[in-house]
Amino acid sequence: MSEGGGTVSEPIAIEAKRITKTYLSIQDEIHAVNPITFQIRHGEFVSLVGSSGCGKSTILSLVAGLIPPTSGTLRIFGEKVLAPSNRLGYMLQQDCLLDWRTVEDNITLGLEFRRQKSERTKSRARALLQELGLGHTLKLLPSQLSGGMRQRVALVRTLAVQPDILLLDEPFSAVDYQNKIYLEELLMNVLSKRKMTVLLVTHDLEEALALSDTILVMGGQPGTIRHTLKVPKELQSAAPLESRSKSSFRPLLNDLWKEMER
Ligand SMILES: Nc1ncnc2c1ncn2[C@@H]1O[C@H](COP(=O)(O)OP(=O)(O)OP(=O)(O)O)[C@@H](O)[C@H]1O
Repeated sequence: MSEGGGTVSEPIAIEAKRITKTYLSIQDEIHAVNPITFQIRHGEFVSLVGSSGCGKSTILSLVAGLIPPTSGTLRIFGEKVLAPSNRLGYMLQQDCLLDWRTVEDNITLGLEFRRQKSERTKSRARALLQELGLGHTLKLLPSQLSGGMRQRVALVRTLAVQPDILLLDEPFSAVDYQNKIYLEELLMNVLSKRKMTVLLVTHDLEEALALSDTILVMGGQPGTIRHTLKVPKELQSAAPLESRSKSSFRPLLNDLWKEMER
């Protein structure tokens, strides 16, 4: 995976070598992921798609260092993943905003956790909020925001720590179509200005095709990577909405559906 946003001259941001994951409980063993190997170069946007339960979120948790692999190795910029890395930002489907804190205090939460909260980092977070069209919400509480606005605040909070790698688990699936496209456009706009490696889990094949350089189609239980799709340059370089209207978009979407059904 190197011809997309992350060119071959870029360092390898995420490297998984034959990783597996088995969850153990008192009664049971659940084999979530069979040996999986992939490399993602810095600056590349990769999506993981596949049927429910094939291990997509497990892969994200492994890369995030939240759980250890059962076997195999995972590296972030060459360093073995042993714990959550400061170089990562993680965003989920739920916005996870703290309802008793203002928007300003929510977007600086990650900085606080990392002991990076200073006037400089706070003003950077505020500028990002402004860039995403929410400058006026600084002193509001999350309960005073719409669902789409809350998700934008969550995106700012994730980006405020200036991660090199962005892990996104269905980040836009809880909002309506119009807000989804808007959030996608905002994300791609930020990425065009700040180089980040993105690993996105999504059920939405259109979203994967409109945003990614590469799509990994997973399947099976335990899950494996069944197919790798390199998204053509003409789609990669187009904005998310524009990409959806290109003539090559629908046939590729159909191909992806077929791969999912195999
Ligand atoms: N903490 C856990 N303990 C035990 N089993 C788990 C745990 N997390 C996930 N699993 C199991 O691992 C398998 C893969 O789950 P995972 O959530 O990674 O799949 P997914 O592809 O992200 O699913 P979905 O698309 O439905 O969100 C499933 O069988 C699930 O039940």
